[in-house]
Amino acid sequence: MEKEVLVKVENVSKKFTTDLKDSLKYGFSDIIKSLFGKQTSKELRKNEFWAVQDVSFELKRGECIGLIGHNGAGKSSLLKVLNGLYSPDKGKITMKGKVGALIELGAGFNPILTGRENIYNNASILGFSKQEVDEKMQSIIEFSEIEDFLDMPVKNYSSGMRVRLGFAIASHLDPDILIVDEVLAVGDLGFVLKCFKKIDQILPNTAIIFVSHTMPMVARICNQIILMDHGKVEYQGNNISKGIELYYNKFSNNESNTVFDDGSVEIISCNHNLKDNTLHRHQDYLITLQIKLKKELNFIPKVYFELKDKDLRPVAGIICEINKELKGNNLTYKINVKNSLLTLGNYVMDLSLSNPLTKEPMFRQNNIFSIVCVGDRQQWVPFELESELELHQN
Ligand SMILES: Nc1ncnc2c1ncn2[C@@H]1O[C@H](COP(=O)(O)OP(=O)(O)OP(=O)(O)O)[C@@H](O)[C@H]1O
Repeated sequence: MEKEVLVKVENVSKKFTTDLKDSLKYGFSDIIKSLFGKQTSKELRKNEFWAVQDVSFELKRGECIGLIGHNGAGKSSLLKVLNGLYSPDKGKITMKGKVGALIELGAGFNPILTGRENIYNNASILGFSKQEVDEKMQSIIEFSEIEDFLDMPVKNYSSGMRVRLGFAIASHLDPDILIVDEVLAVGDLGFVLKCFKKIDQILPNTAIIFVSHTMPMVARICNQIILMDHGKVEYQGNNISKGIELYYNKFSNNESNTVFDDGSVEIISCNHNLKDNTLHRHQDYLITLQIKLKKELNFIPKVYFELKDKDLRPVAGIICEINKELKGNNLTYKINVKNSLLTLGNYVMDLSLSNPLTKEPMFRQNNIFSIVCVGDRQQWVPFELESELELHQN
């Protein structure tokens, strides 16, 4: 059976003003116009800009859309328009069912009321009776793990406690639509993992709109993605890894920088033989490093290359240690890297040199070159494990 569409966003735009005086002036004139039944200005006036521009998508029950983009891209503004905190300047939003939202830290809470009173408050806004809330109260309290503070005013809560309570309320009131902003990042790891488990549980019956800067989280739960930049949609689709890749590419920084140098070596060159910096699965490649010794040494420096993924997490290392007598000041290392089995994506290589006898560092340069791993398949497995397969057929 075709699942029902719960969220329909059609060409939605929202503008803001950079200047407070203009903002007040435009706000006042818009109110007057609407009082007289006149259309408010749909075009940009002086000092106005589109924070969200022409965004459209549909979300069915059981689907999760991820909104990603750099700071100021317009994600939170779009969420606030969806949640009704702002009215759109253009476009139309149709939402079906109860909306649970965790948008801004503390938004949706009355700070002078206690946590318990806020639970009743929020639930009644969503149309729950006192009896229904009483039935859910215990599971909300247990999930939030803040029972001891429940009768304290929310204004005295830490940011983590607010998120705990906010998520517990939003997710336990059987929302048809759940809107979650980056606020989850404030919770500790244990709580974040618990939230994801809860999201997994409610997702089959809910449409989720999720904003995050943490791409593994987006990859884990979203089946649609929108990459925003300056209010505009740069990518939209079901290919989550493509959206994430485009997001990472925006931040790829090709500048290499020396982070340590004891003055004993000079890097003349460090190159690889990959065409267009592109590595194919199983491909071998050659790294050539030329150095000049600036001081008298009695050893051949040990070279270490470290490959890091787009989150700058080390994924592999190449150790090059040669136990030979040092002759001359110009050294060329030729390193043949064999059968590279990396997942698709962008990588950077860091280089470090050290004294193999004392292990003391001599030189370190981050991002000496970058490579991109490509392939036909959507996603390569990081390692293929050896296995035996038996197939029985009748
Ligand atoms: N109330 C407001 N008045 C004026 N400008 C605003 C207002 N709210 C947001 N903006 C501006 O709108 C743009 C989009 O902001 P928004 O908070 O939606 O970005 P974001 O993608 O959520 O960023 P972040 O990742 O930092 O949360 C920014 O330039 C921001 O300064």
